[in-house]
Amino acid sequence: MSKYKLFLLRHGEGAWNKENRFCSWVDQKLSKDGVKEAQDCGRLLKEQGYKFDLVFTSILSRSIQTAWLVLEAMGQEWVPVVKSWRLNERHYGSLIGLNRAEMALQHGEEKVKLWRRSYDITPPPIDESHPYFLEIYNDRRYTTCDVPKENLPRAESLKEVLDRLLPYWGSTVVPEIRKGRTVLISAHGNSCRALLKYLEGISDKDIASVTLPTGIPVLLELDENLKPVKPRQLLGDQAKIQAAIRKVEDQGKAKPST
Ligand SMILES: O=C(O)[C@@H](CO)OP(=O)(O)O
Repeated sequence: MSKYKLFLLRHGEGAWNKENRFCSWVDQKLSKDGVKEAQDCGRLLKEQGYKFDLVFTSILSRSIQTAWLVLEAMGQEWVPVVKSWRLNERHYGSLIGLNRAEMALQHGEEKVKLWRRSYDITPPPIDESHPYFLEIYNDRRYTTCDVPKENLPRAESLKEVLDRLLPYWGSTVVPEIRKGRTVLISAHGNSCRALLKYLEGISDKDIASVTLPTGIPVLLELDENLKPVKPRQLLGDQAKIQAAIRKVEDQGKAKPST
């Protein structure tokens, strides 16, 4: 029997989703379309009568901005928002900033698919010569984490995302859900995939074919042990959702940038 409702949300489109670059820990804001996606998501949730008690976000602006826009569109701006680096997007290491389609031309679509969607393949780590290294590691937000800056990741597989996310899920999110609070997690494509893999018990192989579109709320109905009682529901127009999923998948196809 369904006891709890949990909502996962991949932030609205960011500027680099449009440019097809691996964004990861670079702090891009939402694009104009991304702002609209977040507002539409909030309007849909309001229409369907949902009410949140607590929102969790990463410490990247695009997930925070999405949470604010959703709450504003729902008229629920007062709802507390709690942030943690443990919900950040996967750390894409040295791939950060690179164009996915160009990477597919250079290394092949299969390799890019493995980098993007496999469970336990870690991309090459970022080092100090990388153009975005200082922008990321000199940012004050990373002095506020529950691990010293030197121990923050330099690249992550999806498995490593789950390893850093699970302690936070268990210690901070689960107790709130158990108190009966309706929680929204406004995060990223891969941090949401990692959590879905864990909650739904998706195999290491099958997680490769799970893709989340931007700005579409995913509803999970959980039993008292926080196990899903039915398949996840992606809320909204199903044809548009399928088209949005295909768009994300196609980002990894080989084509020269224009
Ligand atoms: O750029 C990234 O960090 C993610 C999406 O947020 O990319 P991908 O879809 O390739 O995992």
